[in-house]
Amino acid sequence: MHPAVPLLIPRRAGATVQVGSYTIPEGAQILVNVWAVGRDPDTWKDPNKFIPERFLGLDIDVKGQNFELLPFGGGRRICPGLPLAIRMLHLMLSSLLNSFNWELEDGVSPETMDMEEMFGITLKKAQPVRAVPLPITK
Ligand code: HEM
Repeated sequence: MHPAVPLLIPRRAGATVQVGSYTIPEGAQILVNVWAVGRDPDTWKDPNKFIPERFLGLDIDVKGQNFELLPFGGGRRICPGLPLAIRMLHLMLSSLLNSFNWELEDGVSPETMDMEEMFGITLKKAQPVRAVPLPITK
């Protein structure tokens, strides 16, 4: 839903090709809008809702083979950090969750959190998440 690089790295057509009803001339610069692909209601039910369980038991993965979901891009310019990122994300997130209790600042709740994005080469939250780590009391 919130891809880190919403338009991927620009490509250039090596030859003139026909894609559906469009002719892409040789040399044209191509931007692949994976932000829009990940929110396509023809593919994703309630695409704007945060439903991580939607991926359970799904054959679609993030490794560039399924064009419905391309957070790391695909093809010869696919993110070379993918294997590292996939390992580190689980490790870092689970360490943080395991070591602290977490609270959002200023009474913000997950339901009211501002999820607006700031568009750019990389996608950022318009308002940063301010999460407060609290000691775990037994
Ligand atoms: C969750 C973490 C990450 C995400 C979501 C991500 C996403 C992406 C995406 C979408 C691209 C463009 C791919 C394309 O155009 O097809 C990219 C390129 C790239 N990423 Fe990552 N990345 C992540 C982590 C990393 C890490 C950990 C490294 C390095 C250790 C890395 C290094 C690179 C490099 C060098 C490129 C440019 C590749 C090229 O131009 O051929 N990335 N990344």
